[in-house]
Amino acid sequence: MQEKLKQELERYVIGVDLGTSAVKTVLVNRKGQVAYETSQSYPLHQPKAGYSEQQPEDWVRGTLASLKELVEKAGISGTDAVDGISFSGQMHGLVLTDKEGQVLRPAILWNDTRTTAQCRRIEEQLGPALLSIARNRALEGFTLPKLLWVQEHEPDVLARAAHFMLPKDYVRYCLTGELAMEYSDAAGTLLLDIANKQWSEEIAAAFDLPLSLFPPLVESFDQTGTLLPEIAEQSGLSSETKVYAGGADNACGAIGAGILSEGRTLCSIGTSGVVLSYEERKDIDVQGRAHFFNHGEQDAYYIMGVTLAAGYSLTWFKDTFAPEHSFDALLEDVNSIEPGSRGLLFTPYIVGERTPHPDAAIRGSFIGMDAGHKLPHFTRAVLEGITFSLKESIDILRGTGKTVNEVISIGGGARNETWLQMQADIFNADIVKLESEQGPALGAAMLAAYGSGWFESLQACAEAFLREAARYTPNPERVAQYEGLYELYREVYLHTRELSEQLAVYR
Ligand SMILES: Nc1ncnc2c1ncn2[C@@H]1O[C@H](COP(=O)(O)OP(=O)(O)O)[C@@H](O)[C@H]1O
Ligand SMILES: O=C(CO)[C@@H](O)[C@H](O)COP(=O)(O)O
Repeated sequence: MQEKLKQELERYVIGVDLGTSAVKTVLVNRKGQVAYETSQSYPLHQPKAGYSEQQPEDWVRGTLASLKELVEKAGISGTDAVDGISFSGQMHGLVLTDKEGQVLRPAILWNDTRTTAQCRRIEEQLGPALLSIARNRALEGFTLPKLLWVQEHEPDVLARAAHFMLPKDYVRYCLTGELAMEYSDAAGTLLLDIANKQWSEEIAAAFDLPLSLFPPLVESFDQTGTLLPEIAEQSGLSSETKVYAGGADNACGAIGAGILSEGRTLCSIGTSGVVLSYEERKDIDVQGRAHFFNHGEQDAYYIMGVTLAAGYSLTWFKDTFAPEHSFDALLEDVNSIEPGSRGLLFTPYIVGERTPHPDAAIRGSFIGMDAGHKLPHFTRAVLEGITFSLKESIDILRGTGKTVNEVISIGGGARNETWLQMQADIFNADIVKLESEQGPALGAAMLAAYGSGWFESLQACAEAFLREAARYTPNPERVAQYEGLYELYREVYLHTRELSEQLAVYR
């Protein structure tokens, strides 16, 4: 009996999270425990202001190195201990390949803002069809504006393109030789008919994009091949290892946090910040105020608001003004400061914003600087400003009729207790931290676990894998203080919008 249990536990799935700064891989057993994890970073290129690119080959190299290290660490090389692999990926990035599968230009990423003119063209040409089909506004980060930029600026590249892919789909293609895109990531292209789950011929035709460019659509938990023999050899995995499609990083983050039923809400503070809520109504109309995407669970959706620079604002602040500090040292004193940081407000618009202000030109500010302010006041103001920005997304969710009284918090921002309590006080909701902080990588592993038949549903997998570690409840006095401060915070955008536009020429 003991031996049987041991053998069962020694079956694994692998989750690969293809992030913006690094690829992270996790080996997960049948109890949902992360047995081993590895990570490999790769560079981000900014050849011009507003440009953000990566080399797809770097992702593939990083993924293979990370898998090899994982397999070696776990001592499972040459065995068939892994039942499946799946992927989570940074969304929206454009990869163009020719008919041999060769990459035609560097990938243009989600945080690249060169496409404002193409966004205006999409709005003008599609009018209300954009919101009724693609269910989202035209934002610089999304994939269609990037395709149009290539069409206008590098027509020979587009002419040679056989397919467009999203980041994790390209990596999966290199690992398996099979071309596929799943709904949760396809939703972020502006080319998917979200409710009907098919490529929109109307949108493609409006911009002369041949449908042959578009990969076949699959579900997140569908099998999309097995590892190619040379990949199996390089990674130490078996060539029989099944590969499952995976999902957008936010869909996977949601799966990894158990956001799999109505009323469940997630707050993720990584480089960007995301607030998202499960949605089963495919016809709900959020009027483009937030993103509306297909979930990794079949026929489910989520509504999401994005703060472009959440953790990135804190990282920028630390690197610029306190590079000698670790995050923990920088945040050590903020708890001794009262809400409002003694009259100092920060807006986290340092690379522009998405929700609730789709505005690539806006920039951040500190308002109310006083000679008495010291480093901890500024640090607290940065945390408060990021959290106020995420609260604007919570308000949009509440505006759709959702009750948000409990939020699962993940990402780097969930590592600090003061910040977790601040989220509870600003959102006026319980904040829950889970035992595992793996987020999207764990969500990807869960897709492989469900795809391999370990569980009868993703929900059942979440029940078996996820456990609450801590809960932070709102302090009524602080909730009231933050309500007043939040109203002031919301004014700052209105007063700095034009100034930011005028300052843009000096940037
Ligand atoms: N100890 C910490 N306390 C609070 N925030 C932290 C801490 N360590 C990192 N962070 C924040 O978390 C962010 C990184 O989070 P992570 O979830 O790893 O992001 P990503 O997956 O986007 O790379 C950083 O930008 C930083 O602001
Ligand atoms: O653009 C979006 C969502 O719409 C981003 O959330 C990206 O999907 C990447 O995020 P990180 O996990 O790298 O912060």
